[in-house]
Amino acid sequence: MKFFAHLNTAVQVIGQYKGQQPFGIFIKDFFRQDKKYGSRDRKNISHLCYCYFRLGKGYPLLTVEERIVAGLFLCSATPNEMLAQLKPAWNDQAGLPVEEKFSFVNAVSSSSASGAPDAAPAIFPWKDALSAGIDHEAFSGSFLVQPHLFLRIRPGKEKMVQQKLDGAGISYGMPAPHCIALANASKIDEVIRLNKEGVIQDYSSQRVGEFLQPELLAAAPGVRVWDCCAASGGKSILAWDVLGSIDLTVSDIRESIIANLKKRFAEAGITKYRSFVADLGDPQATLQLPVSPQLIIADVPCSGSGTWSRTPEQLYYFEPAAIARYRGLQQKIVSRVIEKLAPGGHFLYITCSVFREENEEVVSFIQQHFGLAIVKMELLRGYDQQADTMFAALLKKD
Ligand SMILES: C[S@@+](CC[C@H](N)C(=O)[O-])C[C@H]1O[C@@H](n2cnc3c(N)ncnc32)[C@H](O)[C@@H]1O
Repeated sequence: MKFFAHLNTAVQVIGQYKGQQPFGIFIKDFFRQDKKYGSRDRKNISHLCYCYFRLGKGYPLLTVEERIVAGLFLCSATPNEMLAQLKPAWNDQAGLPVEEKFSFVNAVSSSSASGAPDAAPAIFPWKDALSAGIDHEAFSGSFLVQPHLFLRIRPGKEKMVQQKLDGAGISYGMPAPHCIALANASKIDEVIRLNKEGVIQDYSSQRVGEFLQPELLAAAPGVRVWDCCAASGGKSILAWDVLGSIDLTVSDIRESIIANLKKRFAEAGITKYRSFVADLGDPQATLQLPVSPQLIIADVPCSGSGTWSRTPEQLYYFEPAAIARYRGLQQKIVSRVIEKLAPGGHFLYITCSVFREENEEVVSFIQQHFGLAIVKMELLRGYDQQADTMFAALLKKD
C-alpha cells in the first residue's frame, strides 16, 4: 500500500510545482515543511515525480497519475517492487527494449481520449530545431535514463584516484582515459579530494579538452586565456590541465559566482589568475582585461537543452520562444568579447544546447560579422553515453 501513498503524494507535488525553480529545490522545501516523510519515502516520491517529467511533452492526455506510472515503467530497466504494486501487468515487461515498452503505454494512451498513439519522439517535439548530427529518436529516448556522474582525473592523479575508488568498493567505468563514469548517487566526495585530485565534470564537457590541445592552438607556455563566462571555473581548470602554464583571466556576471570559483581554484591549486565581474550583454560594461587575450573561452548561457536529462522538469516546462532570447544574448556576448581577441588568436564557443539556433547559427554570425574562420566544430554527443550533449566551435582570427 505504501507505494500508492507515494503515488498520491507525487501527484500532489506535481500539482503544486509550476516550474519556476529547479524541481530538486522545490521538492526539498516540500519535504522540509512536512516532516512525516522518512528518507525512503522521500526517495520514492522524488523518483516518481522525475519519472513523470522524463516523459517530457509525451502523453499529454493521460492523467497525472497515469503519466507517473507510464514514466515509471518506461524508466525501469528491470522489474521492481514499486512497479509490481502500481502496475503489476507491466512489471514483467520492464526489461524489454524501450521501443517495445512504448506499445504498452500507447495502448492506455489511445484508449483514453487522446486519439493518436505516442512514442519516444513525442518526448522532445522540437526535432526541426535540432543541430546537425543528432538522432532525434535516440535523443528523445535518452531522457528516460538517468545520466551518469562523471569525474575527470587531474594530471598525475590517475593511479591514486583509481586506487581510492577500488579501495572504497565504488564501481565505475572509464569511457576515456582520465574520465570516470559513476552511478549518479555515488558519494565520491567522501573518497576523492574533489578539485585537487579529480573534478566533477560531464563527459562531453571533458571532451572540450580536445579543442584546447596546444598543437591546435599553436599555444606557447604563458598563453593569455580569458574564460569570459567562467561560472565556477570548470573550463578554466580544464584549460589549466591541458595547456600547462597559462596566463589566466576569468569573469562572470556576478560576484557570488566568482567567489565560488575562487574557493574551487584554491582547492585545485590554481593561485595565479585575474578575475573580474562584467555583464557581457551590456556593450558599455567595463572589461578589466590587462592585455588582449590569445584564447577566449566563451561557454555561454544557453537553454541547457543538452543537459535536461539531469533536470527533466525543464524539458516539460520549456517554451521554444526562449531559444531566440538565448541566441540574442549569445550574439551580444560574442560581439562584446571578440573585439578583445588578439590578432591570430582563437575563440572557443561552447554551449550545452542541442538547438541549431544557439549553435551553428551563432557560429555563422561570428564568421559573417567578425571574419573568424572555423578551425574545428563538433556536436559532442552525450545522449548515447548517459552524458550531456554539448556543442563546441574553435575559430581563429586573422
Ligand atoms: C554555461 S555557464 C558556464 C560554465 C562554466 N564555463 C563551467 O565550465 O563550469 C554560463 C555562465 O555565463 C554566465 N552569464 C550569464 N549571463 C551572462 C552575461 N550577461 N555576462 C557574463 N556572464 C554571463 C552565467 O552566470 C554562467 O556562470
